[in-house]
Amino acid sequence: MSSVLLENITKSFKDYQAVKELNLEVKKGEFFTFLGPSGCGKTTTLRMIAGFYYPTTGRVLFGDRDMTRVVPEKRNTGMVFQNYALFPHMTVFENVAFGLKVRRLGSAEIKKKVEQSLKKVRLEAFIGRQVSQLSGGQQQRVALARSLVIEPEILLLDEPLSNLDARLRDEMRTEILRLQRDYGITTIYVTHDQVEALSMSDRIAVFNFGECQQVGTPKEIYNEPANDFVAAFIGETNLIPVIWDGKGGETLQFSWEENKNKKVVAETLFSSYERDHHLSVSIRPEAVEVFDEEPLNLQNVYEGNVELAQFTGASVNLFISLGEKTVQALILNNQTRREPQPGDKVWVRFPESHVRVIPRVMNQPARSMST
Ligand SMILES: Nc1ncnc2c1ncn2[C@@H]1O[C@H](COP(=O)(O)OP(=O)(O)OP(=O)(O)O)[C@@H](O)[C@H]1O
Repeated sequence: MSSVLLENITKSFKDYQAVKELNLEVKKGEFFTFLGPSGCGKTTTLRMIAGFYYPTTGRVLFGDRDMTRVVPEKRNTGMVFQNYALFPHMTVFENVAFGLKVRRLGSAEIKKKVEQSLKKVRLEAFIGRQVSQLSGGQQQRVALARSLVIEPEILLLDEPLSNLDARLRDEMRTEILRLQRDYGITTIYVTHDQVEALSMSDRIAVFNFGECQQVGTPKEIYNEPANDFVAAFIGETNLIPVIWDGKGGETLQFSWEENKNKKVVAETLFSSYERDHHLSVSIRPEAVEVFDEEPLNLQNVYEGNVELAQFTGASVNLFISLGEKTVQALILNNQTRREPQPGDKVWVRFPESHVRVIPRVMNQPARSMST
């Protein structure tokens, strides 16, 4: 088991920079996730950790050992891919035993280790089965057993669940977490699925355009997003472009960019924004309060009209037009009260303590699109 340190890593393919000056530390035993949209550099970064790519600049360290230019076979990492990458013409036993044979272990030891690892993934009954006769979920379990049987220092998982249906994905998430805790193995998990990232990880790094936008626990990333990209990528949010009114204190006041008469007040830690800094406020749908009558003596209250009410079982998703902007509010399904209906006039409130003021990086070509 090792920590992984990426020191100022850059990876260029000809004149395209896929990963830009990345600094990250994955702690020993941690379940760490690289999350981001397609093409943002997650897999390239994982491949530099596995040794399939060497960085253009920067260093990769496992503990205090410099692994930057060590070949993959000498890194002692286990890797699981989206498409399983199993040998279809071989049996489950032969697939799992493969890495041990390469390491020239004796046949009795190989048998013992393969049986143990198949037991861990609950596939001991399938040991003699041809891999091509297994379901997708079972194949992914074989892939996991194959990568764990060599007792790697670091487990690397590249979108391992994306070929499975929703129910199996849920089951395998729990399975992977159980194995990771059992082995206590440092694990790096690549996904573009935010639910997977939030529910499995100790910490998450959010990537966009080859850059790491934020590193934090799932709660930190959700509750304190570093910018509008992170806020929008992780869960649902309402983003309103604003301008700081220049007044400080315990709360800060901002004007809506699209209608300067509309104000929003935030209890925020930030107090020294430059006047010309592009900002947005972010408020999560579950934090938006909805009233049938205008609440008095409260701030951040806006009149609106319900455009759409989506019933989802446990909750109702309301889309409410405030004129310049349609906001989303999530209210719990309350069986004793009439819910707002399309066409209803309502008032929404953004509680000051739930309003996040964050830098705007989206739709700013000069900063986020450069390569
Ligand atoms: N071998 C390569 N040669 C040239 N460009 C590459 C190569 N590998 C990756 N890229 C480019 O680098 C960028 C990052 O790719 P990468 O596979 O790391 O993204 P990703 O975040 O893992 O996306 P996905 O979720 O789609 O796999 C992409 O624009 C991709 O086209």
